[in-house]
Amino acid sequence: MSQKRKVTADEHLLDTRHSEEWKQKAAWRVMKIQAEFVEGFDTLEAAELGDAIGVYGSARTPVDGEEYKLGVELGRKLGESGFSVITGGGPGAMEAANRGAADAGVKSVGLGIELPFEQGINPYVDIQLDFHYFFVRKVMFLKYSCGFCALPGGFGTMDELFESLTLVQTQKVGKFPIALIGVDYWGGLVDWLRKSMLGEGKINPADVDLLLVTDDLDEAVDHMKKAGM
Ligand SMILES: CC(C)=CCNc1ncnc2c1ncn2[C@@H]1O[C@H](COP(=O)(O)O)[C@@H](O)[C@H]1O
Repeated sequence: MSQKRKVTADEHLLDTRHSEEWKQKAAWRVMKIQAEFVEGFDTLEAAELGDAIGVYGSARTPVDGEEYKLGVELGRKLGESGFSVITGGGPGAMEAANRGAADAGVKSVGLGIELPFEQGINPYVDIQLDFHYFFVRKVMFLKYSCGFCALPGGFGTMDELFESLTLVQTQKVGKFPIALIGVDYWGGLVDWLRKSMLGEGKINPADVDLLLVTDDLDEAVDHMKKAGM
């Protein structure tokens, strides 16, 4: 990629190379973080999303592929069932889910994140927020969603998935359905969870049952309806 790389707010905060600057500006950075929480809560409360589903998935999913179509269909089916849709607002699977939600005429939310390279929010978002800090953004995802669907994705998707699972497992959030869409893609991971994690006693059988793995979007949407039950 030949785009110019900028230093993001997250990097200023987290990377020790910037620690001198952090010491000088610590108080101001905390204010910035606080402002980001306030803006996030304000905007999303005012949006009155009702029941919303967070959709995760790869930023790299090509627009002309089957996975993108699946994402559009998922967003649309969630919308037709009365759910608002929340994504990271980026390209790929996020764009697909926002597009489906927009097609269904429901609220389509994009929680954008500042990245070292320029990237606009996708055009199918009608409620947009732009975060500097990943951790603030993740709070918004969790607070305003009542369930999650993960389309095939990479590290970012895994991070969001396992954060959600940890919060459910530790009962920080209540009944919170999670569906992994794509048996071929996710099957290997779930096999490993059963064989290694569960097999070696690192999780309980009920923890694996938190996940629905399916190719059937209707089944995934029905699973989302179990939120809060
Ligand atoms: C082409 C490219 C890398 C763009 C990155 N642009 C992004 N824009 C918004 N959210 C993102 C982005 N990358 C990762 N994320 C977050 O991490 C997840 C995707 O990461 P990944 O592609 O699976 O690992 C998304 O659900 C999203 O919440």
